[in-house]
Amino acid sequence: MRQTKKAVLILEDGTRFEGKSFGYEASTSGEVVFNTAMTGYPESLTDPSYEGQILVTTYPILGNYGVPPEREKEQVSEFLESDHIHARAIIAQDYSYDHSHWQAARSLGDWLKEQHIPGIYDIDTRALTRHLREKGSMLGKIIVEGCGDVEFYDPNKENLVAKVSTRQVETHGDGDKTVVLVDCGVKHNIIRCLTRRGVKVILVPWDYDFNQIDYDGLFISNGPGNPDMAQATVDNIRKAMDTGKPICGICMGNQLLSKAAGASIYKLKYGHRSHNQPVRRIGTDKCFVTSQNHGFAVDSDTLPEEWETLFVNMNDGTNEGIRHKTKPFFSAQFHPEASSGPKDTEFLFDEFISLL
Ligand SMILES: NC(=O)CC[C@H](N)C(=O)O
Repeated sequence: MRQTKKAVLILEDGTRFEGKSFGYEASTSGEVVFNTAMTGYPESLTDPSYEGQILVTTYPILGNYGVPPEREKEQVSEFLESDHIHARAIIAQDYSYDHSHWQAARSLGDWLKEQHIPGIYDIDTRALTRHLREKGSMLGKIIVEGCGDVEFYDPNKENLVAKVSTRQVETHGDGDKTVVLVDCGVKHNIIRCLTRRGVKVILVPWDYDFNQIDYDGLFISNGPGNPDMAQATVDNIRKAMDTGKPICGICMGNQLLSKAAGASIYKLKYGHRSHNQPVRRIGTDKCFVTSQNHGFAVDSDTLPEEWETLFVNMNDGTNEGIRHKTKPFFSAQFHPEASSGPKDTEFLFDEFISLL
């Protein structure tokens, strides 16, 4: 018999789910969100957009393929999406104590322990997910046996973008064209997707006034929490629009570009977190299967006259991207860089590069 401590998930409405600890033994709290992807826990855990959140994985087995090495290549993580875990904890139905994968460097449990992140299993994640779908995303806390109680914590009240963004300007890759990439919590595959296309990337902090740099195109990254917290980025995007240079954004980037355009954002009931979100490109019959991770959305009805919806979600009709009617500005709410998930929309990077 394996020696595991008991761990209980308590939601803010008082609902309790009892399970067992397999990660770091500590109590923690955050916003409880679910992801229905079948793979991708190393990428999701290191995605800065999960900062402050407790990740529930609905696929019933977790840990079976271990965790890839934390190696870096030219200051960018080779297999992960940042240099550490951002989620506050991970919850699964079952944890596989045996892992097997050619790339695995260690087990998920060992990685969580090293990074001080709790993980719990033996939770009825179907019942938990149904509860979150019916009532909406809510705050929760995980109390591990013998580790004491903690307060509920609402990540959407904090400026998480400021917390995860780089503190200094960094250059990645090389090329004739220069792209300013605003780091609101950038996933490393956005940097890889840009540098692979032969451009020089200048990565800047979320509140950096990049308008003083000589650049060819502007890219706004994904990022955690409430987009209303990143007003400094919105102000800088607004100034950049006056130059008419190409602008592209992903996820938080879509929300911040929309705010700069004058549209408003609202919180979805339980968000989109999966590998199979269907989106249709407006004006075409083309649908794409996309990777997503967001809790907020753009209210398409509030887009000003010069802007239009670029993509729409085929499940719930919500906004999945915008574009300017005459200028080279566009963005996507989903993740064309995937990591993890389908790469069907990676061509959006080519569309952006072709505008430079
Ligand atoms: N992945 C992201 O960039 C997420 C954006 C924002 N934090 C949201 O939840 O909607």
